[in-house]
Amino acid sequence: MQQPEVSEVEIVGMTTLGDQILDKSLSKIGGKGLFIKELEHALLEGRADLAVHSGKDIPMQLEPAFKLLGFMPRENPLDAFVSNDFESLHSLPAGAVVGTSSLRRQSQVLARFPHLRVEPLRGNLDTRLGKLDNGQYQAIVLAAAGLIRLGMNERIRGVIDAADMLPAVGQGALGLEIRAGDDQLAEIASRLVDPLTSRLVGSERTVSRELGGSCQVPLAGYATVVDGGQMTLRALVASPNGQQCVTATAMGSQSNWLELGLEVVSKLRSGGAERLIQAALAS
Ligand SMILES: NCc1[nH]cc(CCC(=O)O)c1CC(=O)O
Repeated sequence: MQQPEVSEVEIVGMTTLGDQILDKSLSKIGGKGLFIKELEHALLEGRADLAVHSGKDIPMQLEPAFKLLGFMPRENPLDAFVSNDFESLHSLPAGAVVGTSSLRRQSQVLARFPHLRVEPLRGNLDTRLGKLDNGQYQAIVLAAAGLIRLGMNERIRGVIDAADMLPAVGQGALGLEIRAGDDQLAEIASRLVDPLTSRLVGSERTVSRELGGSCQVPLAGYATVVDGGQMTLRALVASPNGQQCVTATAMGSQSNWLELGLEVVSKLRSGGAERLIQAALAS
């Protein structure tokens, strides 16, 4: 049987509300799907057939009109330490100011390095780097993948080890979304999907889905393949000031990615994650 073919692909560039709101902290604006709504409208109106999103911007539950096909091969999933004067979080002196508006990054910096200060930092990548270069911060933390994709690798002083900072669920992976029921496109676009990345990110997303993760909650989840082809999933829920922190790990076969996600959720719950999440949402 002949496979459906695509002879021409047109890129429809779009800016999302999440990209436009640069002055307020994401954790304050909230709202699920801030970075994907415009692309979903284009899908519904037929202006586009395939939407490509940053994995960490995709809500855990899509509207029934849409289908998440899977994820493309992952770029570096970790966070990057960016600074003009220092090598790493470990070498920052007491009182040094780290810029980030991510509750996940803030809580982990403060948990691991309580002698540091965290100050809000929003804006597009150039604005954020400009504020660092102005001397408003001694260092800032950004997704390594964002810098790499925009050709700014040289700004990465070091990738932050997962032991110091677990990345966001889906960070560094691009997710592919289509209209539900568009079977022919599903078949064509499925060839872009990386099954391994999709299992790893699927496992991470299970944690966020079950616990109601959002930008208002300091939550991290990171799955990797370990020796022998097994996978491991690590996740964390913390208080914004980093003083309380629950972590959990599970390891098993890749085909059990969903079960591993649920195992981590149940461990996080036993450790008091729900209480931390309720507190973060109420503040
Ligand atoms: N929250 C915004 C966002 N969504 C995806 C990325 C970076 C690229 C990626 O993770 O794929 C960023 C910026 C950042 O966190 O520094």
